[in-house]
Amino acid sequence: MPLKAELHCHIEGAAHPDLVLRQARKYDADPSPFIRDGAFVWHDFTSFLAAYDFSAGLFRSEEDYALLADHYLTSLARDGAIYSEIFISPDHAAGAGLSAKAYTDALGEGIARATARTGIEGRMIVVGLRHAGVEAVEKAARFAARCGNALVTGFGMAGDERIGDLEDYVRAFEIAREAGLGITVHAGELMGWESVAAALDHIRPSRIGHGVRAVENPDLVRRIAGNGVILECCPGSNVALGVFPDFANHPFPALKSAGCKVTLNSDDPPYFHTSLKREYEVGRDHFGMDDKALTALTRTAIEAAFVDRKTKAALLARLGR
Ligand SMILES: Nc1ncnc2[nH]cnc12
Ligand SMILES: [Zn+2]
Repeated sequence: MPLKAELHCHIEGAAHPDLVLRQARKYDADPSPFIRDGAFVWHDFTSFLAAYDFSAGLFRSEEDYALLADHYLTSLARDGAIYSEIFISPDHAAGAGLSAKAYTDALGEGIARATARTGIEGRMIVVGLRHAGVEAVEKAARFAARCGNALVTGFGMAGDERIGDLEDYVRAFEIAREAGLGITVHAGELMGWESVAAALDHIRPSRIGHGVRAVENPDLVRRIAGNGVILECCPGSNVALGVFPDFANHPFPALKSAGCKVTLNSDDPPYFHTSLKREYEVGRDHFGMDDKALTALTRTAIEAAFVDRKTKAALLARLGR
């Protein structure tokens, strides 16, 4: 089994339905509109976000969040992952009545527990929600810049890509960049290649969340291959959300053979009936990758990780040559 690393997973989106049902009992909430027969219920991006927000709202205490991060990283480690970056969303914490600082430190505590038990390394990327507006995203960036948690090493933006102009969010990313945080932004998932080009032009990230619809423009694909920007690809998510009809039509192999640096990620695993392990299986079964090629993907992910040089070297050493 190849060793794995993950750069793109939303921690609230990683909560398994069983855990969410447990939280619903704890807080006396009715989960039936959003979870049926042990699975999340949604039919498009908007209803996916509704189910996601409902579930996120059931994590309210510091212990809830510590448990969530510990559960997820422990499950990753069991599947052969040695490194995990999780997206964390202070806006969701605020909705549940917890301060950004308490939320972040609790997730960090969960990561530390998983690390102590399994050896997996974990870091956090604070995200602002695009559909929450420019002010909210800048507030998230200011928090990321000064939160003082050593496991927060990046800043990004998630949420509904169909809303707002990327140019308006530049200041948020500058705040984060100035604080020394790694930069990633969701683009080219719900919207086409123009969105990826706008991200490169205005945000200048080292990584793009998804980015896969760059494939619609060969010049842009050449640009991405040339500048070495990493694509955080999430094929299972894309197929579940109907961005591409099936794996046979997913552009991962085309982007990879065009020289783009690609990685495999689970995004919101139980919503999309996936896991990091399953994404690597998709790489093997649908994209023709053997163990050596999959380990090379892991190497790309670790090289692109928002982690200090020493930890990165130690992780790369575990992959061998
Ligand atoms: N796939 C996705 N795209 C954008 N924002 C998200 N937040 C959680 N999952 C997301
Ligand atoms: Zn995502």
